[in-house]
Amino acid sequence: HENVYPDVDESHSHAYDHKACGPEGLGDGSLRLSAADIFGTGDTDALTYYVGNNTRSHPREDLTPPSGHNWSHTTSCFNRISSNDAFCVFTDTSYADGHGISFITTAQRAAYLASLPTFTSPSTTTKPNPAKYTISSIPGKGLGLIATTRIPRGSLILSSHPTLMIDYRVFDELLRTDYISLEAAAISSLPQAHRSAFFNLSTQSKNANVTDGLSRIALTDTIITTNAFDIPPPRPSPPPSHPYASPQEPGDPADDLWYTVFASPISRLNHDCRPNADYRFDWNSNKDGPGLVQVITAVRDILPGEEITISYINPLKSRQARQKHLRTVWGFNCSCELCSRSRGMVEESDRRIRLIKELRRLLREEGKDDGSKVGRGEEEEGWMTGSRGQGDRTKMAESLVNLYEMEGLWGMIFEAYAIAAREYSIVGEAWMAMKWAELAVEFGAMVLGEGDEEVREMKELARDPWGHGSWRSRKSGGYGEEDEGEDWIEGDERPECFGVEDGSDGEDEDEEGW
Ligand SMILES: C[S@@+](CC[C@H](N)C(=O)[O-])C[C@H]1O[C@@H](n2cnc3c(N)ncnc32)[C@H](O)[C@@H]1O
Repeated sequence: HENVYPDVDESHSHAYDHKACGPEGLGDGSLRLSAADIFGTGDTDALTYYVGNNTRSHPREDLTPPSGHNWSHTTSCFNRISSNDAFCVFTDTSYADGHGISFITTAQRAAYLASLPTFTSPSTTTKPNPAKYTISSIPGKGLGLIATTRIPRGSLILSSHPTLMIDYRVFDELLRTDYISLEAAAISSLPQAHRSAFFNLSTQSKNANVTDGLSRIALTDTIITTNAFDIPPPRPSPPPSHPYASPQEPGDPADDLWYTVFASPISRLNHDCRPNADYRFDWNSNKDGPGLVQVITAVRDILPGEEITISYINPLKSRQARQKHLRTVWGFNCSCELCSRSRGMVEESDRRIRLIKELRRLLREEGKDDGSKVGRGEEEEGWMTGSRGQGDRTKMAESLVNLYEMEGLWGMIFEAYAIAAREYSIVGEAWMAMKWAELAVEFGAMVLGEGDEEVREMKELARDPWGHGSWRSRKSGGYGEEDEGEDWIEGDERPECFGVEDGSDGEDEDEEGW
């Protein structure tokens, strides 16, 4: 579908063509779209709906978007009648060497974003991606990415700047008509090449396979919903004094999510229930990019000619649940390799998924190793935990690792390795804890980034299990509890050094150990 939606003829666009809006600006080079501009699009349906239903949000012409950054374009803001959080568009057309970027958020968060190094140190752009893929037509899927070279596990496939980032609160706070108008204004403010790339993206969502006759606003919204990613807020959270984490911000963590769309090959990645690649959003600069970029990494070796895929959904669902979700939310029937297997194979896979969920639950519940919480359904799966002790928990953790491996859940296996590492640390088996922690670091860095808190914790565990908070922690307590002697499980002592100090050849220890 690369060229199904040809470049939009800008000559027909008045309201969204910022050059036509007149010098109603914020300062040098800044133009501001008013509410009238936003609705002056010929989209009478939207306007009628807006006027007739506007009990929830309203435009705020009076608001002055923030100083501190020279945004090329801003719009009028909208906010909920009952709230003071006004959402506006903030566009910087010169961002990333003229690539441009738009945000829909509050003035406070826009100021935070503009303070990130990717804005303040303009030399930082994404690294040029070596051509590891080509964009081709894939039967039944539209366009997709095909590997042109062998891509080893863990390597960067591509990284991209977002086109548009929408503060998730917008969807709760504003009337739909208002936020889709802001979306259209945000895209219209981008540099023309970028705008054209956006309008070339897929519209094959459940809402619209037919785009003829869609207004610019509706087309923009369809493209966004077909191609957007959810991304979590920056981790670890900034200190509370920072405007982004100010006490006025809502407490629900879901409110901190962002909805992000990329007019780049990233938006051409198709879904697979057992994908060979995964994505993460790097807020901060690192070896893979300048920060504020989406990074796609291979989670297993990819061979030339293979399609590069990601999962659009939580893969820990049965085939029936996955297919239903993809059909209702994304509008396509999934025919990936896993979904297309024989009935027996699918049942085996579904059973493994149930076991994974159950093991995760049991292993995450610290100290609940007496089986008292295990219900009938789980017992039927064979996890009779009545007499389970700490030793069984390490076996359960290893079973969890095996199940992830059998299922090919390479983008999620980090958590199984981390669980196994902690369980072995809890019982004081240093070498096993280190082995699993090292794997957790390798796989965690791919999907979460090296700076992630849990990846750093695993690095510490791999380096010094004896110093980790979980080391020999009591079976009924949490990590980091004091050693009180008798409830400890026997395990390795912290070595003074890794050689034999007493001059013996170490045979005794070896014999004991084996
Ligand atoms: C983000 S786009 C992916 C790129 C898209 N194929 C294109 O041509 O630009 C998402 C859309 O691609 C299609 N798609 C993605 N994965 C698919 C799959 N496994 N099977 C069928 N269609 C798929 C669906 O139409 C979906 O709404």
